[in-house]
Amino acid sequence: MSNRIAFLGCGSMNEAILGGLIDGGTNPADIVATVRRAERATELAERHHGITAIAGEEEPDNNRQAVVGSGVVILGVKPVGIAALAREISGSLAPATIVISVAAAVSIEQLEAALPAGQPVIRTMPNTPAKLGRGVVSVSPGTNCSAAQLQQAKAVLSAVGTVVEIQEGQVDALSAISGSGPAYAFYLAESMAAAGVELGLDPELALLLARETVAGAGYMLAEPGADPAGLRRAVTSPSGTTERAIATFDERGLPAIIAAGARAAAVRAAEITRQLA
Ligand SMILES: NC(=O)C1=CN([C@@H]2O[C@H](COP(=O)(O)OP(=O)(O)OC[C@H]3O[C@@H](n4cnc5c(N)ncnc54)[C@H](O)[C@@H]3O)[C@@H](O)[C@H]2O)C=CC1
Ligand SMILES: O=C(O)[C@@H]1CCC=N1
Repeated sequence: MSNRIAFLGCGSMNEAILGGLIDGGTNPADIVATVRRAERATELAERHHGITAIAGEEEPDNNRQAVVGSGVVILGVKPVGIAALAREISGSLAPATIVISVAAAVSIEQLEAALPAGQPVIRTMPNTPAKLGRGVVSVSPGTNCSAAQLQQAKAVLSAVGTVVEIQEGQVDALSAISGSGPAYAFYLAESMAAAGVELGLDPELALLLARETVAGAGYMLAEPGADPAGLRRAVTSPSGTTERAIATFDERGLPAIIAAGARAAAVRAAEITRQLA
């Protein structure tokens, strides 16, 4: 397999994977990224020295160029654009090139229908901490992906975090926890900062406290075998202040609210899949 990796559509998610791969030792010279605008291509090339970034507004065949000679192609545009992008590159793909999609809601069936017959496909659901090598990436192989090709893709993706293999039927549920999940953690930090301001703290100080606390707690969770409930108990003194805060969260139904949000995310994914069919 060629070492070259093409990132087609290099926005938030694909850039996070690209950055994580380079930090993990991938040679930037083996990476090609495509975007729409020239300004964004320049930004990417400056931020990730040694990669090739090609803008569609300058080279309309950028996606086809990027695919030629690439062993792995990662589709990173919005779900609505995935099928058109897959059709656009179909004539330029080598039969053994592994096509990975990071898109929410685009099924393996929809991907395979838009690609040449027999093309190996893997549907993934990553998350943006991939940028720091701390992502979670699910992999679900398509019908033409051999065990060896799945292994190759896992080896590439393991550089950006924990790889889990799941049945495609579970992707929407996984996405509602780990795909969208970083946004929930950031939302928690935003809410904590706002609460600090309400308690009379200076906004800058409140933001620093919220950021460092959520990040610090994240580091503790990243320890091998960490147990969120146990870590929480270690902060919660009997009859103390944290206990009162957690009791208030429970009384107001915070766990049910989080479950409802995750359910809504999964329902939305299924809705988009139906819209794209
Ligand atoms: N942002 C996230 O945290 C996650 C996103 N995803 C998936 O990743 C995909 C991309 O999402 P984001 O990165 O958030 O979006 P984004 O809008 O940041 O990135 C998309 C990029 O693709 C480019 N683009 C669009 N059409 C193109 C084309 N035909 N050729 C070349 N470049 C093109 C855009 O200019 C943009 O830079 C989506 O399908 C989403 O479901 C999956 C997991 C997490
Ligand atoms: O919000 C979205 O649709 C994408 C998928 C998971 C995270 N971001």
